Amino acid sequence: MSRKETLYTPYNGAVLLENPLLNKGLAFTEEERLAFNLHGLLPHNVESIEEQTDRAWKQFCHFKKDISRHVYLRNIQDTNETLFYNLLRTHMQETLPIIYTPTVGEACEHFSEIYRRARGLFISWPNRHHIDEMLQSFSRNDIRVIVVTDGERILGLGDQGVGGMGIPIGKLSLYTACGGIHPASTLPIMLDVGTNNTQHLEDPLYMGWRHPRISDDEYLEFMDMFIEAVKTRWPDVLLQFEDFAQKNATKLLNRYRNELCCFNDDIQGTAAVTSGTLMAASQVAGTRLRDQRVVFLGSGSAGCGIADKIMALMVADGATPEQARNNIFMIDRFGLLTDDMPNLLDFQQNLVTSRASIAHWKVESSNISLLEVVRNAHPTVLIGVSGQPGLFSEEVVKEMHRHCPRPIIMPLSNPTSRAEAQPKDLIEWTQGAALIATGSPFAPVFWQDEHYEIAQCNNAYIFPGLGLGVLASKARRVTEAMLVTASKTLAAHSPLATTEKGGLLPPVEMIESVSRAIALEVARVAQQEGVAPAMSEDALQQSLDKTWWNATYSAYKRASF
Ligand SMILES: O=C([O-])CC(=O)C(=O)O
Ligand SMILES: [Mg+2]
Repeated sequence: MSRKETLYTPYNGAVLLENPLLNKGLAFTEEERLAFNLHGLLPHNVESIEEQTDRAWKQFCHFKKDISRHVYLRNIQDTNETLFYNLLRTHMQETLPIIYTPTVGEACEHFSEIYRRARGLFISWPNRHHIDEMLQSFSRNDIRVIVVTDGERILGLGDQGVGGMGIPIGKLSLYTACGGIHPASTLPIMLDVGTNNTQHLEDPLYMGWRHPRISDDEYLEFMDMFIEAVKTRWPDVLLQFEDFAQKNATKLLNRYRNELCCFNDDIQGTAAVTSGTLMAASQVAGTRLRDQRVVFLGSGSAGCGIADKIMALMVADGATPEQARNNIFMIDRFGLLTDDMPNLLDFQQNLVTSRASIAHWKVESSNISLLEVVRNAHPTVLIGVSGQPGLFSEEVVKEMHRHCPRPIIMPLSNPTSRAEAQPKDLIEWTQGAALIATGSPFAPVFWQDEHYEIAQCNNAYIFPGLGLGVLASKARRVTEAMLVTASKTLAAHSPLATTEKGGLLPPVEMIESVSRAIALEVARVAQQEGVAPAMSEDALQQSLDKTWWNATYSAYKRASF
C-alpha cells in the first residue's frame, strides 16, 4: 500500500474547495487552512475522514429511494472524491448497487433529469472536427484508464443516448473503489452520435445531441477519429469499450485491439467472470468443465463471447474442439442457432449447432425452443444474456433438473428487472440444488431453513483487477491469456468451491483483495506473453503497491503556478 505523500498545489481558497480531487472539506488542518486561505470558508472544527464518512453515511441512510441515494453519492464524488471512495470502501455492500448496477441503469434513463455537474468528456458528432483539441485541452495529463460508451446498449435498457454516460462514470468508480486506481487517472467518455430513443428525443430536458444516430461508414469514421485522437494524447492508456450495440461491439474490438491497449468489457469481461464462475461451479458440482453441456439464451456479442471462451477452456481441459463445440447450444429469439439458418452474424458462425448432430431430437418445428433444447440436450449449465426477464421458467428449470442433479443456472441480464429468473424461484424449483449466479445483486435466499448466498457474476470482479494489472505491469495489450488467468484467479477465490460455505463468488467486500490477486496474475502473464516489460517479482509487487491508491488525504504544501 502506498504511503501518504505530500502534495504540492498552487490552488487555494474557494478554488481548492471546488476541486473534487483536491478538496478535503473539514479535514483541512489548521496549518493548511492558514497556508491556503481557507479560514472562514469552513466551519471551525477539523475532522478526520472517518468522522466525515460517518456523517455522509448517516445522510446516505436518510434517503429512502435508490435513485436519490445515487444522486447523493454522485454529489459527494463531484465535491470530495477521497471522501466518496472512503465511504464506498467502508460500506461496499450497500453503496456498490447504488453507484453501479442496478441503480446506475435508472440513473442513465433519468440522466438529463438528475444531472448536476459535468464529469468526464462529452464528444458529440457535431464537434467531431475538434476531438484533438478537446482531448488536448483536458486539464489532466496523466490519464491511464478510459471507459467509453456511445450509449446505444446500456445494460439491458437499450439506447439511452447521452444518458449512457452514467455507465463509464460508474465503471470507473469501481476501478478506484475495487481496483485501487487513482481517480485522477481515470476518464469517462461519452461519444454522442445521437439517439434513436424517441422518448429521449422528445424530452425537452434531454441534454444530448437531438438527432437520430449516425451509423455505418460515418459512424466508423467518427470512431476512427476518436481512437486516433486518444492514441495521440494518451498513447499508453487502457481503453475499455462499454455498452456498445451488438452490431458494433465485436467490429470495434477487432478494429482497434491491435491499435491500442483496449478490451470490450461486455464481451471479454463478462466472458471472463462467467468462465471463472463456471469453473468454481463445476468444482462444487463435482464435474469437469469439459463435460458441461451449456445452453445460452441470448446469442449476441456478449453471449457469443462467453461461449467462445468456455469452448476454449473446455479444450484446455481435455475436450476435442468438436466435443466442445457439440456441448454448446446458442438460442436467440428464433430458437436454437443451427447451421442451416440464414443471416447468421459473423461471431455466431462458429457456434451454431449442426442439423445433422440433432437429427434424432424430438422437436415440433424447425425453430427449436429453449424448452425443447433442454429436453433433448440435457444441459448442465443455463446462461441467460437475453435482456428478457422471466424466460427461465419453472417448466424449463424443472426439466433441466430432471437430468442434472446440480444444475448451474446464471440469469446474467442486467439490471435486476431484466434477470431471466429470480433466485428464490430457482432454489424452490430445484429443491435447493441449483448453483446460481446472477448479473445484478440479489439478496440471499432462505428456503426450508437453509441460507443460500447468490453470487453476483458481474464483470466488476474482473475489470478493476485487470486494469490494475495492466497499469502496474505497463502492459501494452490485453491478451486472451491475461483474461483466462483473471478467470482462474477468481475461481480460486470462490468460497463455496474452496470452503464449501458461502456463495460461488466472494462477497463484494472482498472484491478489493480479489482484484489485487487478479492484478498480480494478469501482470505476470502480460510479461510472459511479451506485452509488458520484464520485471522481477519484487519490482512487480512494488509497482502494484505504488499504483494502488488509498482513499486517505495527503498533506498539502503550497506550490507556485
Ligand atoms: O454493467 C454491468 O453491471 C455489467 C455489464 O457490463 C452490462 O450488463 O452491460
Ligand atoms: Mg456493460
